[in-house]
Amino acid sequence: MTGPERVGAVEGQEPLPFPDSPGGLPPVPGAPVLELRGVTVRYGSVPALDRVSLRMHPGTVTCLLGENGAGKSTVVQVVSGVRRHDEGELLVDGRPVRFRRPRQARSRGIATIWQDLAVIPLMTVWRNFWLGDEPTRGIWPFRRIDVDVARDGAARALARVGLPGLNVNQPAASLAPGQRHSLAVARALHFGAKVLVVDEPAAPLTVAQHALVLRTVVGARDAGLAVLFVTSTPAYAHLVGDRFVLLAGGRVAADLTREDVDVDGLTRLVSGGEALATLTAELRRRPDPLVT
Ligand SMILES: Nc1ncnc2c1ncn2[C@@H]1O[C@H](COP(=O)(O)OP(=O)(O)OP(=O)(O)O)[C@@H](O)[C@H]1O
Repeated sequence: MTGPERVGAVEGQEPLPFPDSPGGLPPVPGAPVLELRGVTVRYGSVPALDRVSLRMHPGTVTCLLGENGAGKSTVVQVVSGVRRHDEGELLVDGRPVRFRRPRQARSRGIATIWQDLAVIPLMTVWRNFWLGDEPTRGIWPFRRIDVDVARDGAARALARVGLPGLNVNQPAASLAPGQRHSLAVARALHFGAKVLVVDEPAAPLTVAQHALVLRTVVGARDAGLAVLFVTSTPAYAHLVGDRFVLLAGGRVAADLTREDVDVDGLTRLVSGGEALATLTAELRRRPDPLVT
């Protein structure tokens, strides 16, 4: 991966504009690039997320940890525009947003690598790269995809994320998982993402597969993106994370920096997360015994 440069321009084409800030307003100086403030999501009367807050800054990795059912996927769905939150605020560059569909999240610079690394299998790699945003030539009604420019642009974007010489005319189904990861990162960078959400597969991964996910996380961080790394494996989170947000029962049970916790401590916290969340909730309810 190269530096913070955006892989935006394709020769012969106007570079795509970077996503505007919400409402066309400039970012609030010093504000997190993405923030959840007291976000609650309910399925029926049961909260999947209960007043969850987290803040993410460029060039940092925030790890979202927790056991099954803790609420990690629901956070991913909210920030990716797949699910709307019921209460609280979601802010991009310090400005409140309310996504109604995934496209809106993407246009605000939030790219998500889903657990299943979804591609359209029978489409070529270059078509999967552009997915509806292909460079075109000619004017309406004769406007059509500029295939050479599109192929070349995809190949160059992929080369910059470590896949030089990849045959972009092959069907995406033939890509190895690592190459699919790189395709997702190349798209995210090309389309001006500021935030990359990496949702680690729930199924057990081999060490090589973990290494691939970690490389994606570190590569995106080094390119200046804020990364939300969703994982249930504290040991891997600790390798790359700057901040560790532990969810349990839909609540933030702990929010720690690398200075606060070593890998053993983090492992203990994740496995005891549910008990910690119950204790936190109890303490919230009780009046402070030291205050008379
Ligand atoms: N569509 C749904 N309908 C009802 N309840 C749901 C739905 N999706 C999730 N939930 C509930 O919301 C809570 C949080 O689920 P979520 O999938 O976000 O957790 P998770 O931490 O991502 O778990 P996993 O690691 O198993 O994916 C769980 O109690 C879950 O049962």
